[in-house]
Amino acid sequence: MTKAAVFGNGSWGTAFAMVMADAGCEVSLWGRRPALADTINATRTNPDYLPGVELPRGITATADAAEAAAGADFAVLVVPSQTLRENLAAWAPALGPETVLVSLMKGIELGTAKRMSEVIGEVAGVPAERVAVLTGPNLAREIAARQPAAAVAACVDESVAQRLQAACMTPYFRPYTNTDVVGCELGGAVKNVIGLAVGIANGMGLGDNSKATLITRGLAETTRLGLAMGADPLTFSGLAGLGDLVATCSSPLSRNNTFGTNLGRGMTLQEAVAATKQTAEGVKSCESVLDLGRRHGVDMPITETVVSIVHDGKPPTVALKELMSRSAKPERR
Ligand SMILES: NC(=O)C1=CN([C@@H]2O[C@H](COP(=O)(O)OP(=O)(O)OC[C@H]3O[C@@H](n4cnc5c(N)ncnc54)[C@H](O)[C@@H]3O)[C@@H](O)[C@H]2O)C=CC1
Ligand SMILES: O=C(CO)COP(=O)(O)O
Repeated sequence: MTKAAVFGNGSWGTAFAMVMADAGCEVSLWGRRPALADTINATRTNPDYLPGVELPRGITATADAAEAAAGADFAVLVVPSQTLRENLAAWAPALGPETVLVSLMKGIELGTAKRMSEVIGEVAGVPAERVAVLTGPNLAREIAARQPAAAVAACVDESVAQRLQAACMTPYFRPYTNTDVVGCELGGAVKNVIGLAVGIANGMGLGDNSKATLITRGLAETTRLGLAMGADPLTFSGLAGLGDLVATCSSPLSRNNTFGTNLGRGMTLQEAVAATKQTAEGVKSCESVLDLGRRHGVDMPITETVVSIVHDGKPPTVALKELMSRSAKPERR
């Protein structure tokens, strides 16, 4: 039987543990608080992150990383992106030499502008063939309700992507394989920033033309960055690109979208942070995505606008006027 260790028992870690258990895996779900692990085992629910959802029998919760990692075929990493480096340094010694490390995170590291798979390779000292990414339009609450959705299992080694695909395929969860890890990770990280932008527009009372413009031009700047970094541009019209962007930008379940809406309605950054219970990756990653764009000489005007609103306190109305008064350009260049 395939064994998975899921490191992170928040919304997506718990929902994905359900998917793997439903796919027939034996799943160990790690979280840093022993009391929550005990509650999950005793009640078969995770009241802090997925209240009211019954967890399958195949999941066992623990706060002991070595216990979770023992014999794992897959170590699924799903904590906030900015905490990965420190956490993984503690978990790595417990992982076996054959364990495939799978990133479910959608952020870029602040300071280094590294993708999560790069941080994993560096900290755990594993080659790219042992690092995979699982991404796509997968809002945790909908997956936990077993609503049908597709995803992408990506690895530079296609046979590893296929093993991951088999380990999480269920009647309601349909992963496709891809070998474009760079494109898949960029799609997931940049869509959070565009989700913030669309949320801000929503909070300002703007309509669907404005939101469709942000989504489409957001995808254009994601693709520009991807091309500069050697990604396959077709990845961005797939589930890891357009698919995830549409889910995040249209759903009130999206934390990034909701965070943006709160800012657009006039909340300060501090007020919006206080109103957000779970991880909205784009809030931190908008700065590292902009950093990544600059390192590759790529113009990312929407990302720049989001950073100016979120971190420089620029009023959304002023930022919008500036965005709309940029010089005229061809649609493709
Ligand atoms: N929630 C969703 O629908 C989806 C989330 N993701 C990505 O999954 C990642 C995790 O997000 P969620 O599970 O939604 O977040 P969450 O906020 O629901 O849960 C985060 C988990 O990490 C733990 N955590 C926080 N700081 C920590 C630290 N310093 N050390 C160890 N553990 C820590 C929390 O206790 C919690 O268990 C993010 O990168 C997000 O972009 C990806 C797809 C869907
Ligand atoms: O990545 C997600 C859906 O695929 C979840 O989006 P949020 O992190 O904005 O909730």
